[in-house]
Amino acid sequence: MRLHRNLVEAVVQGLELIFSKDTYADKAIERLLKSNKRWGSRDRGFIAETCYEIVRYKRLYTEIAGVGQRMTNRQDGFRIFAVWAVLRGISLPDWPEFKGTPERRIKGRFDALQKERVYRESIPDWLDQIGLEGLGETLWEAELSALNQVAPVVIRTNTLKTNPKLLQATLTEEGFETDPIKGQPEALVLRKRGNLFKTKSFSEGWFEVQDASSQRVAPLLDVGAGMRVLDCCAGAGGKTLHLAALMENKGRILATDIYPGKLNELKKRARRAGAFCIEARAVKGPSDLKRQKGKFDRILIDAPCSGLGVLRRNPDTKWKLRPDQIETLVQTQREILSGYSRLLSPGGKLVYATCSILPQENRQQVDWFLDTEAGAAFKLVKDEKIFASASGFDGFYLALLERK
Ligand SMILES: C[S@@+](CC[C@H](N)C(=O)[O-])C[C@H]1O[C@@H](n2cnc3c(N)ncnc32)[C@H](O)[C@@H]1O
Repeated sequence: MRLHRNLVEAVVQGLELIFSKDTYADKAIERLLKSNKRWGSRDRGFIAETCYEIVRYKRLYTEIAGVGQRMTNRQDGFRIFAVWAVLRGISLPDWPEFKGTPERRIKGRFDALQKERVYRESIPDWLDQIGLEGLGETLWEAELSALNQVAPVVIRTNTLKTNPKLLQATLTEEGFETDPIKGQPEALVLRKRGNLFKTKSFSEGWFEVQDASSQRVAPLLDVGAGMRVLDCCAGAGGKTLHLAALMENKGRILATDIYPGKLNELKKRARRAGAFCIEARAVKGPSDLKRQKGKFDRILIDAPCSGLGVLRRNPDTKWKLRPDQIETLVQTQREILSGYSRLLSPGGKLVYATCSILPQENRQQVDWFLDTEAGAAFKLVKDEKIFASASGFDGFYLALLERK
């Protein structure tokens, strides 16, 4: 592989944005890619994938490069890049920035650091401790390794507009080969990454990009046409749209969130998907809906969480998350569970879901809730922990509760 200066410069600029300016990796890469319209899809792929790979292994690469984890100058960026290239067996060009790169030392340090999990898998000490305590060594190591892989691209067929067979055939015509996923009839996984958003199938609303684990949440709620459903952490609506399709657009879904901006995105997606049974409303909390107490047949709580199950998509979570934020999230999840569960009708069903793998955000929250005054009216029907190491998809937790 020959390295092109403008692409390497772009990666270094991306690392500066992410590591020193605290820009989210996806935003930094989006900004970079917009800055040069002449880059083709291969160039764009190189920039995005290299930045993500370096973010994933930031602790390992910065340690080998002998630079601080907060990059302080452009030369640090080139040093980190050089480590990435040497470890991949890519020859470094004869540029001043790479002069004196200690290739043998880099390989030696890499081998030595493989013995230490916090470097091998690149994870902060405090987070490693939490994972170890929550999952035990064998599972935690397997998860860390699985979460450092590149995530497959999975789409969900929008059954309001098409069916999986027709979508698969149309995408093939549009240049995208896909495979079905066993046990998940609406899901298709892409054989090779590419820009799906440019396809006619996408602009016509035939599919949404949604990981296979995430696609398991809405079906668990067991919705039916004509029901009244509350999706109280709806965000940009990935699961709301799935619920609307399962309800065949019949009934009513109230999609709420505390951030109106996310709901605006939901409205756009709902229009494209032809999902008309959704009302999106920004609320401050469950008290804004107190007049609808006991009126919902189904409630989905897709709770805000640490996102540790989706590190493959957002590897910078490892570096942005702080210990006190996990404590705050646990508190918020409890408030959401206690507050919104009161709005469910007797005999109704509630799903609590997170894209975390930590017990304190998952089963321990359900157990806590069942012990509270609000939770005494509920029983746990079933729950499931989905691990990336076992499923090949995102880490998730799902619990189905029923109001007695
Ligand atoms: C996991 S995300 C939701 C993802 C979304 N359901 C989807 O499928 O695309 C959690 C959401 O909870 C929202 N949130 C955060 N704090 C909240 C709170 N106190 N009450 C309700 N929603 C909250 C966030 O804005 C975020 O959109």
